[in-house]
Amino acid sequence: MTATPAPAIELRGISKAFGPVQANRDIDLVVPRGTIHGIIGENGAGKSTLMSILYGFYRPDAGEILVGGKPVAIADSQAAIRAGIGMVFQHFKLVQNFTVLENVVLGAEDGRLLRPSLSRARGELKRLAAEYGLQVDPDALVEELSVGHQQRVEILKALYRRADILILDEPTGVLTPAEADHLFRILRGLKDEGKTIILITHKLREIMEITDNVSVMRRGEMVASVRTAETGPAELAELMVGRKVLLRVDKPPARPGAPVLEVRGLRMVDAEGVERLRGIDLEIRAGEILGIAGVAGNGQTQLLEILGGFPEAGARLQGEIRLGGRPLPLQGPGADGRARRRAGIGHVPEDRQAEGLIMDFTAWENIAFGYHHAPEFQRGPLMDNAAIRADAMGKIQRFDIRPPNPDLAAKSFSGGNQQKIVVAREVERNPELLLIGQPTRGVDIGAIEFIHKRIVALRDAGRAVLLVSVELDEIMALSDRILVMFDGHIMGERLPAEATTGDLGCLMAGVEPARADAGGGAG
Ligand SMILES: Nc1ncnc2c1ncn2[C@@H]1O[C@H](COP(=O)(O)OP(=O)(O)OP(=O)(O)O)[C@@H](O)[C@H]1O
Repeated sequence: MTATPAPAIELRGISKAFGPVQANRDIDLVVPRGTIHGIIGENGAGKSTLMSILYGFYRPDAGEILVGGKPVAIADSQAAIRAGIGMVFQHFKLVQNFTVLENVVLGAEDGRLLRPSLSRARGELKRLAAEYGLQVDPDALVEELSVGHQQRVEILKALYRRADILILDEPTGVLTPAEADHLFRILRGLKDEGKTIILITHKLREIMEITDNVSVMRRGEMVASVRTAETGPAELAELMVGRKVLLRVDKPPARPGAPVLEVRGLRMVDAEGVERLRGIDLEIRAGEILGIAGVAGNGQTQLLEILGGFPEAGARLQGEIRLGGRPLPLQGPGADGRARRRAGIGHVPEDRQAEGLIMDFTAWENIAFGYHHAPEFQRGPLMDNAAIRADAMGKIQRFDIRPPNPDLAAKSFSGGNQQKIVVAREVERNPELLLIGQPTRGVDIGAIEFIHKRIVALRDAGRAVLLVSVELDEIMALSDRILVMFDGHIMGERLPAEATTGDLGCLMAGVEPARADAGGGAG
């Protein structure tokens, strides 16, 4: 009998609690060498905690870690690096005003690498970049790089530290579809070179496309590990959530009514003098979801922020906004977030941590945030905290926010549950117009189904919804009409039934699709 090679990683009986929350319970995991291993699970299932243990951020309360068959103690991230484990973070940990080369070398001077001269480091960086298709200019400043390129720098950093095992936590959340394809080519190349990759993602499409094996976590436990070729999205979704999940949105046809939002000739020049919006015209009717597709950074963020009442400081605006036929001020008094909410605009901002939540405040405070002056939350001249808490508890239950503890600080919730806090707050106010940016970023499949249903229900109750998302699937599934934004203007409009990803992809890249491709009916 030939001995099978030791797995790259083996976890035995790992447990970790945060106070009363058992984030990981008796976890076993085997990751064979030279494979891509997916880890999936609902929000708060314990994926990030498990990876943080592997990378030495947290010490487990119990359990054992074996790397290449040998037990190791991973007390900190230096120890993880010595064991050959590298981590590519969701929020990159690069120094923005350093060059690529400086970032890669920074902090790598542990005993093994002995302060290489920069020229040697440059050579090594070039070799790695060429070998793995990770082209980046070593002398570019990180702040000048696109998100996709910054991610390459993170990967290079890990490879430079001789990582054999790479952990990626939701790496495609911030990437365009083309960047995500490129990343997957890189990951396949790394695997072909014998590297082992652990990929945390909520996207089952990615799991099916690129992994060899997949492990499923639910409520702190490892509930299954299967070969990807022997499973499918429906089965994985069910394993993850513990029930059948609809993987598409069931949506009756829209019955649009009167215009709710009208935007005419909206222009914006930012504080640096760059024109971000170049004359936007759009209209959303009651009972309609208007989806805005586009690669991040083409003006969608600015549009949402202006409509929501907090344009970038120093921005100059022009144009007209009407809500229910009444003009709204663009800037100045009466144009802030609170005034917009009073006018009937709900807003789920794209960046939940920076704009949607106060991370040190409790969940119940965050759920009232922006609406705490509502009459039902007042008792005489005072705020009625008991009423606010009771209201928050209802939202926590209806949105299945976990753990269901309104007194925890927002920062103690997992990313997906933070998102549910913001969505619950805005959707349940039943606004005339809901502005919603990247509603399901970092959110698990069960919660996506739920959030999508709530958005459709809001529409069917006669409300108008402006949806901004970089996820084309989400735009196609939810929108009644689709606008594509490119470079601060509207490149084109499509009905979901006639739109293809190829066609939308062209518009997103600023290219008018060839008329011949339009096919029957479109003439
Ligand atoms: N530093 C912390 N302090 C307190 N509780 C924490 C901390 N980190 C995580 N938790 C809790 O541990 C549980 C597991 O969280 P974890 O971030 O590992 O989940 P996840 O599966 O990565 O979720 P998501 O998909 O939403 O990122 C959650 O209930 C979370 O609230």
